[in-house]
Amino acid sequence: MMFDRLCIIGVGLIGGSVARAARSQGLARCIVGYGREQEKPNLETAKRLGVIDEYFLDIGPALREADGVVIAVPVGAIESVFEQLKPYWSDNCIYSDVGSTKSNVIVAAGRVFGTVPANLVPAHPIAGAENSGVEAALPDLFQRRRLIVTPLPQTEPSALNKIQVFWERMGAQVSVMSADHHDAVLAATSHLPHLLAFALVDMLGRQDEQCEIFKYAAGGFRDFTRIASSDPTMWRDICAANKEQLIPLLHQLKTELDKIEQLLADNDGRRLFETFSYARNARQRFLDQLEN
Ligand SMILES: NC(=O)c1ccc[n+]([C@@H]2O[C@H](COP(=O)([O-])OP(=O)(O)OC[C@H]3O[C@@H](n4cnc5c(N)ncnc54)[C@H](O)[C@@H]3O)[C@@H](O)[C@H]2O)c1
Ligand SMILES: O=C(O)C(=O)C[C@]1(C(=O)O)C=C[C@@H](O)C=C1
Repeated sequence: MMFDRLCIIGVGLIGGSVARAARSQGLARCIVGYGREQEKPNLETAKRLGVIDEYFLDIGPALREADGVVIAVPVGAIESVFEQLKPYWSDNCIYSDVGSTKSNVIVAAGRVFGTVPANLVPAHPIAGAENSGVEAALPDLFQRRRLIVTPLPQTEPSALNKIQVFWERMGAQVSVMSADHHDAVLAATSHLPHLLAFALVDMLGRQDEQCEIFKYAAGGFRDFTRIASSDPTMWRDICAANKEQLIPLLHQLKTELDKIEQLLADNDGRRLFETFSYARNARQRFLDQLEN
């Protein structure tokens, strides 16, 4: 048993999946959830589904005797969660999070605690879905997926090790990198594609209020826009937290789109073909890499 009492703050898709995975792998004796008054129906569901043993709407009782805490709220809410945790912060507990951006979590912890506590291990599972809420939580969500930890020099090695082993037992492959590097990489492969999908559906939806085009949309549209069904709060928070990385990428993308527009205007089929071929081959190399 890795944890005697694990407290999940924000029992949604990811918090719920951590709870389910920890339970199915026997990593925690007791799992409790915390949420605000407005999260009560979701927490009731979590308890009914057996995802958590108990829930609390007050943070103090939720943390009592916890030796592990996983923060799984949208990244814009993490600073306020740190504020709530501060009076109860314990050296006998290890704290971690699952936020999709890491620098802002570290900055928030620094603001609240003065320096980032040694027993806080920032982490991010690169696994998820467009669904949210505890009903969507899965015990095997993290199997064969990556998990990135972004420790600081002061992070306690034993706390870091425990969080790494915790995620490995839930099936994840753990990598260690700096928070800045994490945010640069994820901006390109996760945040930019989400922004693009939201932008495309926003543009098309507003153009065609009768939804005629959506009526005739098939697999291509569905594949490209699946992630535009993701939670708007979560993605507003991610984009705002990582805008320093995202804005330059948006500029690059606009340049690419301008290039393609020009190729079309010039009837330059050869270079259009070259662009598509390069992209197709690059994607194939990415898929091959995933398989190995
Ligand atoms: N969805 C994904 O694909 C994915 C993948 C990896 C990491 N993440 C990260 O995980 C975190 C949670 O995302 P999710 O997909 O599980 O979202 P979710 O909406 O399913 O769950 C978040 C839960 O936190 C609750 N919450 C919000 N503010 C709170 C607060 N101040 N105090 C207590 N509870 C609060 C919400 O009501 C909700 O129940 C986010 O930081 C997100 O960036 C998401
Ligand atoms: O598969 C999806 O639906 C996701 O959005 C998952 C995804 C991603 O971009 O890959 C989204 C955000 C996370 O922080 C990690 C994973």
